[in-house]
Amino acid sequence: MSTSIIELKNLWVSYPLGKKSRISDLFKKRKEKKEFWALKNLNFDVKKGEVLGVIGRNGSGKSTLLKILSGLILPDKGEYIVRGKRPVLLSLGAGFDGELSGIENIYLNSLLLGHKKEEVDAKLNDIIEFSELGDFVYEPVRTYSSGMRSRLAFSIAISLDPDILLIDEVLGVGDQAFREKSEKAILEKIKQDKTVIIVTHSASLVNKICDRVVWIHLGEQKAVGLTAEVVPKYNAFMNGRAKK
Ligand SMILES: Nc1ncnc2c1ncn2[C@@H]1O[C@H](COP(=O)(O)OP(=O)(O)OP(=O)(O)O)[C@@H](O)[C@H]1O
Repeated sequence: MSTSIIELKNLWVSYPLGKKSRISDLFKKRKEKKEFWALKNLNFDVKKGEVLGVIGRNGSGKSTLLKILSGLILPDKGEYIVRGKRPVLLSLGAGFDGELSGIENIYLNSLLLGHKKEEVDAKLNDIIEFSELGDFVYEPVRTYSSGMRSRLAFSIAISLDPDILLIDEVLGVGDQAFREKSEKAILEKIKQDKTVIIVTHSASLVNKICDRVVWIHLGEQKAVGLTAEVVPKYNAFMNGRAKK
């Protein structure tokens, strides 16, 4: 577990702000800013076979970090190095087309992730079975509940078997049985020496599966290190805030 498979060096990410709209015209006094820095100067690496947890309050930049790692967005400054295949982002079906059926979205997402049609043909039954969607796979995804969408997204990503799996809170949704099954599937990947980067608000999950943790606060890297070192600091910080 010593080779760095991912490296972030002085990485900064911004979103454009201040888009004009009729509503914003009503609030002209609002100070206009050009950009918002969602991630500021991140520096850490991820080793092959490691499970890295990403923690932080709402809006701290965790999902933005996963978008960078998956190549969905590019950094404004700094470097992001991946050694090997690009990581696959397992988000809540953000890439789904609501008008297409579950099956069509399986193909769409898999092909977008760089997999060949024959590969998807071979995995199709596994994906459908894991998702437990039954005949709903023939229905348009816009008719799915958020839990059903996330089950489909999880099933696609886990079945395509990427070297680096990026997981965004997917275990926080879905019912208890599906959560347990997903957790088991992730543990299985971990056993196979896959690299996993997981964003979660669940301290128990972090303690259970993560080797190391990066704590992001207001876009900055507040701490990175062993789970046993970072999680208590984060908990103390959060408890301190709750008492204020
Ligand atoms: N497309 C966007 N345009 C402008 N600002 C954005 C955009 N996406 C995210 N942000 C802002 O960037 C910051 C970080 O958002 P991000 O979704 O990465 O946080 P997060 O830590 O994943 O939050 P949560 O725990 O609530 O999911 C937030 O302040 C958010 O408002």
